[in-house]
Amino acid sequence: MEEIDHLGHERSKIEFDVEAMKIVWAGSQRALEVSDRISRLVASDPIFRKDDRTILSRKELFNTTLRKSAHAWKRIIELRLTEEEASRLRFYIDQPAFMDLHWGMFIPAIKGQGTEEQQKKWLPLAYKMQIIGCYAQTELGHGSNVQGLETTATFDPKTDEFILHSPTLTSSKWWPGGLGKASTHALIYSRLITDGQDHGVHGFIVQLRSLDDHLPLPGITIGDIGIKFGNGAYNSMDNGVLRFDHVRIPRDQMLMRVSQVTREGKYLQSDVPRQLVYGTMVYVRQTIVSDASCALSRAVCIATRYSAVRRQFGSQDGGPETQVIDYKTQQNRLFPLLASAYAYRFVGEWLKWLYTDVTQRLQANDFSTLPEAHACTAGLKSLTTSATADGIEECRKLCGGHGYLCSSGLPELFAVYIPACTYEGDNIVLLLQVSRFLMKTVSQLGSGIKPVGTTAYMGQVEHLMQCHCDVQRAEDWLKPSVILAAFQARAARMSVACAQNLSKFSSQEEGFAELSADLVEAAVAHCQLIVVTKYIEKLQQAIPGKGVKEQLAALCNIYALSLIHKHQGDFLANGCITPKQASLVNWQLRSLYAQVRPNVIGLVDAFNYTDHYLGSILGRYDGNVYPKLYEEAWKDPLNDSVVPDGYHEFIRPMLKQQLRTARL
Ligand SMILES: CCCCCCCCCC/C=C\CCCCCCCCCC(=O)SCCNC(=O)CCNC(=O)[C@H](O)C(C)(C)COP(=O)(O)OP(=O)(O)OC[C@H]1O[C@@H](n2cnc3c(N)ncnc32)[C@H](O)[C@@H]1OP(=O)(O)O
Ligand SMILES: Cc1cc2nc3c(=O)[nH]c(=O)nc-3n(C[C@H](O)[C@H](O)[C@H](O)COP(=O)(O)OP(=O)(O)OC[C@H]3O[C@@H](n4cnc5c(N)ncnc54)[C@H](O)[C@@H]3O)c2cc1C
Repeated sequence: MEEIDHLGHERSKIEFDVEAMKIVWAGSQRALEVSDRISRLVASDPIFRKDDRTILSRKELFNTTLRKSAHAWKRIIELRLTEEEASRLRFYIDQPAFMDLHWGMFIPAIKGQGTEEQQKKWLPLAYKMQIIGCYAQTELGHGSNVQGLETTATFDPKTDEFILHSPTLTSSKWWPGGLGKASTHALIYSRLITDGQDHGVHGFIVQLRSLDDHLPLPGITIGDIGIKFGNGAYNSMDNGVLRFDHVRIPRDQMLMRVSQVTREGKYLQSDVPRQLVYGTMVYVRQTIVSDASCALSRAVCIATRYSAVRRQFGSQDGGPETQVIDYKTQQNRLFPLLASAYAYRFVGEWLKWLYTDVTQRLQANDFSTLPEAHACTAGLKSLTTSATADGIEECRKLCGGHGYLCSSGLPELFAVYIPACTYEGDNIVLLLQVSRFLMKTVSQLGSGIKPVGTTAYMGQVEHLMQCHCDVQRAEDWLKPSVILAAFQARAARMSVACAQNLSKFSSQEEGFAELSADLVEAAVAHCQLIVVTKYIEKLQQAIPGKGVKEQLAALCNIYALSLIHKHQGDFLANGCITPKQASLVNWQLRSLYAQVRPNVIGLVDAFNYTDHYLGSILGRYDGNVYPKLYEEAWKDPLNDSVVPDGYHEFIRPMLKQQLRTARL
């Protein structure tokens, strides 16, 4: 039967080159080719099916994780996939698994914190998957406060070993992904004790399970922490609990790039900063920003396609009703999210560059950019994951009732995504780190130290404190210089206000505690400025393809102006803009919505997601929503029988009883 494209009329209106936009989204022609090929490979392989995930029991679901991971590994070897291809394979399989922590944290931690010798010993085993590792930092009692961890690693000079021990219930390792059932090894973060002295938290490679029968080694208690939020979702992951009872490991299993313990038990600190122990978190936070653009674009793709299919009200003379995407309220909720997905994509690309740059510098013992890399990864991780989690939920609401069905793909996407606001650093805790960095920058302004990188704008603080926004007509809001000036003035004024208020307290710590809510807002303003700046910089590059740059520019303006509208309290209170200019923002936004409206289906098609990856009937490429929703309902196990199990036991007796009562 011929397939009908229910979104064909939308696609015929598109004014730009969608294929060229796909390249911009993927990052390069080659990246698009890889992504496209691997997504089809996954979609066509029955082992990677995922449409049944929300109805599987926990054990069945975990079993699919094991099967999919083993199959993925087999395909990686058979097809000799490159690292990039393997990582795309993981992305399109779209199921959280122990492999993520093995490749995403265990290996990077050894690379970043291990000596050359340690890397030589452990990395080949890990690369060949002859051991499976996880990243065990968080404990039952402490996650955010890493310095508060309680697990101890006490050096025993008699045997040249460390003794790993969990002294309290709250010292139990709790949450590490892959720990519960799959991992054979772990990177354990624990307090280093030598000769009765506590040197703080360090990383240790510890074998947990036998490589022969997978049983826990002596002294180790280990298991899964239990079911988590939502059906399917993150329950494919075996987040675990672990306790040590005086478990011995050789001395050379402490990661010793940052500091060392000698055979005699002497503690030596190298000239590498202690913060490198936190380096793996910087790496993962950077990847989480790119992931945010993927998760948000996925939800936006579903909501946009469905909003073009769905019609409610407004029929005249028996004609078709209005597509809900044509309601201005729908556009006002949806289009800023579409713009954010692109904005996060570009800031993610830049953050990857920043991370690569800082890594190269670290290798050459240049630690100067580490504080900025920490502040940027922490802040952008926080900003993008919070907005993405809210955005996915907004997309669910944009799809009305059908968005609540699991077959819309949105409930599972929400459930799997929201822990990103917590893991790898609670978002508020991370913003407080950014605000510390900002306060330090402000305090150094008079001292001759010139702010650089993302805080360079603070160098013109005197100008930014007084400047006036140069907008008289709505179109003036389209000038990048005007947008940047407004965001810079807002960020600078909020930081300076915090710094001034902090100085009124007798101690810095007391001030930080009291003003933390304001400090978080200043950090958000700074991070939004980074995203806007990086998007504007992206537009300064050559971008080929008919109409592509124009669409990207419109989205950039939507991103920036919708933020000004949302946070107009900040912009007005700090005198960055006037009430009249705030109202012109709205006029300009409406006109931008009209400009992108004919192109929105093209803008989501450019993500190049397969129907398999989207996992959503509402977001189907062909827009054939209603017949497929109807068909899907009959697949529910409840519909296996016409009369439900339990009818004779519960419904019938109740009905009969009511009958008797009615007769009485
Ligand atoms: C199928 C086959 C496939 C094959 C291929 C697969 C490929 C898969 C790839 C997958 C890739 C990636 C995916 C990864 C999966 C992710 C899944 C999620 C997993 C989640 C894991 C976790 O959650 S791990 C635990 C994370 N925990 C945290 O984040 C804790 C948060 N807390 C902290 O970070 C810190 O404790 C703190 C920063 C909040 C405070 O620390 P502390 O008290 O020590 O600090 P101070 O405030 O006193 O600061 C001291 C100074 O140090 C600076 N600082 C702090 N942190 C850092 C840092 N990270 N880097 C650099 N500097 C730092 C701080 O600024 C202070 O500086 P000064 O002010 O100058 O003194
Ligand atoms: C799905 C998932 C996977 C995970 N995977 C791993 C893993 O693989 N390995 C691992 O080691 N860990 C893992 N974690 C743990 C995770 O890193 C921590 O949960 C996270 O760092 C937050 O720490 P916490 O739970 O201690 O939160 P808490 O710090 O207890 O936060 C509770 C509340 O207190 C607030 N708060 C805390 N401190 C402050 C402060 N100083 N100022 C103001 N407010 C504050 C927070 O904002 C939050 O609202 C995972 C967690 C989840 C949910």
